[in-house]
Amino acid sequence: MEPEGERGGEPQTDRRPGTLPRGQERPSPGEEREGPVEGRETRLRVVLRVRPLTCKETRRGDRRVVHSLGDGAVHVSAARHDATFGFSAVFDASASQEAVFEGSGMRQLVELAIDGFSCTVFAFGQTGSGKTYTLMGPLTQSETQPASPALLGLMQRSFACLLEQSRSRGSDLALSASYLEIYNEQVRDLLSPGPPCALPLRWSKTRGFYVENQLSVDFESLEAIVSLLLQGSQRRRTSAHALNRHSSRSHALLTIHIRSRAPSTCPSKQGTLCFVDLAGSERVKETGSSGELSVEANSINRSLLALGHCISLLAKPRGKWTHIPYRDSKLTRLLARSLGGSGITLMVACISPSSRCLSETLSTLHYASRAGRVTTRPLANRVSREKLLQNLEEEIHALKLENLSLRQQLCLPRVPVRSTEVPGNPPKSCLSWGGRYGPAGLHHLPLERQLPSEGTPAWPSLYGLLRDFVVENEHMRQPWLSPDPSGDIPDGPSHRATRSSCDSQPLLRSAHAPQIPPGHSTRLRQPNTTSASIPRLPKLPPASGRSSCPGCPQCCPGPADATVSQVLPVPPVLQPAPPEGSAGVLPLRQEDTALPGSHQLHRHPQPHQGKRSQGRSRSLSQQHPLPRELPGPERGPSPEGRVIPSAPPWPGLPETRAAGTVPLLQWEEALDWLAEQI
Ligand SMILES: Nc1ncnc2c1ncn2[C@@H]1O[C@H](COP(=O)(O)OP(=O)(O)OP(=O)(O)O)[C@@H](O)[C@H]1O
Repeated sequence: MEPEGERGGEPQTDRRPGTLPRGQERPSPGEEREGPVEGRETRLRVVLRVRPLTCKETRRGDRRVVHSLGDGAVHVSAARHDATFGFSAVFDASASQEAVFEGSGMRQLVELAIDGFSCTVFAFGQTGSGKTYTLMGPLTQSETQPASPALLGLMQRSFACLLEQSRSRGSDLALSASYLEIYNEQVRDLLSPGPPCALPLRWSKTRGFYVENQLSVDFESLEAIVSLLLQGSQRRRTSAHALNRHSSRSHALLTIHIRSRAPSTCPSKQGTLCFVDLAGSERVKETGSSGELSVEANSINRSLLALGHCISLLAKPRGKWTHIPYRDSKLTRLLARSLGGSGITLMVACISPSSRCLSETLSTLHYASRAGRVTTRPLANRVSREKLLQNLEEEIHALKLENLSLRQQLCLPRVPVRSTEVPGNPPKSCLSWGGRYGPAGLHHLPLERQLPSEGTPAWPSLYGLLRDFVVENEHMRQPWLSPDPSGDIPDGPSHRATRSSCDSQPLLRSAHAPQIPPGHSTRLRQPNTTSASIPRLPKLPPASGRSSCPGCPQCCPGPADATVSQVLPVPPVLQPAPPEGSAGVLPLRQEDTALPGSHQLHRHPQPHQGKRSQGRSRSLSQQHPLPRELPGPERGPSPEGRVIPSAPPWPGLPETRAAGTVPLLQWEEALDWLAEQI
């Protein structure tokens, strides 16, 4: 079934069915064909999907009260209600999933995301109206069988389109995904293993609202991203009620981050494609919800009300509103950019044709009509070479601090400064540890000088370094995670970055082996040593008397959105340094400690897998105490008073520390860095 038109319109009540709404300021068909223009006010595109009557509704003898009129118009007729609405496209009960994908403008949205725009598609409507079906289709046919390809939803089709576009344009794209849900006003990561944990939602001038400590997973194939979708969706909160046996009890947001990684592409484009599956509005009386279900329903309805309120205000001409209450709910905060900012948004309104759902259907149609008047000013996200460098520098700096801190806590040696080291010519150990520019080499040469002239591929080295830090730090934080005997970095979706500190699972184990589909290339690090054989990292001291987790209700009751000042680190009291020549908490046998992931990273250069959000950088400093100078002879500052980045392959056998060979972080510098972060 093809889309029925390219129009949109306010409801025209008591109009003759068959005529289109008129007199509305909305994009002309030509304007829609042309698509959004950067910097120019662009309306949200709203399409309508009417699902078929369910077996239950048919058995009950429900009447169809929604009729498609063609040309993007839909007519609702019931005893006391008679109204026509217009949208960019209307898909009736016979429309296939493919027709919805092709007719909704989804393909164009994917292309815009590749071009660096922040694109969002969100499905909304009453509970049981087909939102999840439209976005994902049925995820499985049965326990063992995947869903039929014809039923795949907008998400899977977009993933395929994205990968196809990436290949056909010959563009080298780095792709990663994050997936979260808002459940009872708590933001939770759906890709993090372990029990759900609330993540803090923060705001910054440059980024707007963002979720801190969110896990982001790199992927390169359709199987990998579909597998992530499946994993996340299985974690999402669902329950059964009278109107839907698998009702989503949370709003879910899956975001694909698209970054062009061609070294010559500067400024680099960084687009996003976000799929929002809103929980359905519901009348508790009709769904029969009670207890926990009714608490969830209240929370869902409240956040949808806040969204509706924002949309109503935004639908007024610019200048007629001064303040949009995005802060009223987590949902509106996260959608702020898509609704009123610089993003490009497609809304899919889902309704049931049943006479029993009439009032909810009318409410959705009014809501959707209003949304059609909301405008944004799309702006592509282009990151200049300088900005990219600065971001990398900040991240690497934060990781170095964490690395130092972790090494101190584990009484591991740091890299000695050798007189033979020449700037820009890192020693062999560093080459093998950190790729072309090992950390020690990096330290000696200012970051910007390590970038070759434009057009030559320096980025992979920097990203490789960043990735190496992430991996080593993760291992030190999760020392019971044992290495992959092969020493390889998993080459499937690599779980990167931003994690809540209360997530006790190792980063690399979070690749969820059993759920990776057959044929997928992910390899996992299997534990092959016992926790006793590897030193356990002492629990990190709480920041300001709080748990190191900034928002988890399990470890820190209180508002999740703690202000930055509440979670700033307090310098810890470090364990005393081990006596000279001793191994501290070690000794360890060489085979216990070999962590090939460190020293063989260069065999699998995956330059972009180390990218982490700014939130992570800051959180690192929040979660891990800054190192402080230790008493003892080795306490002398580094020759240049700078951070000496971390060491040869971790953990290795601890070296005897010779006086003066282990430069330490200057406390003033750490404070400067902190001030910068704040
Ligand atoms: N276009 C469609 N064709 C066939 N079946 C559909 C269609 N849309 C929805 N359904 C079926 O209707 C039921 C409810 O759909 P779905 O779970 O997607 O609703 P929802 O709006 O996401 O509900 P909730 O808000 O409660 O999560 C499912 O059984 C689904 O398979």
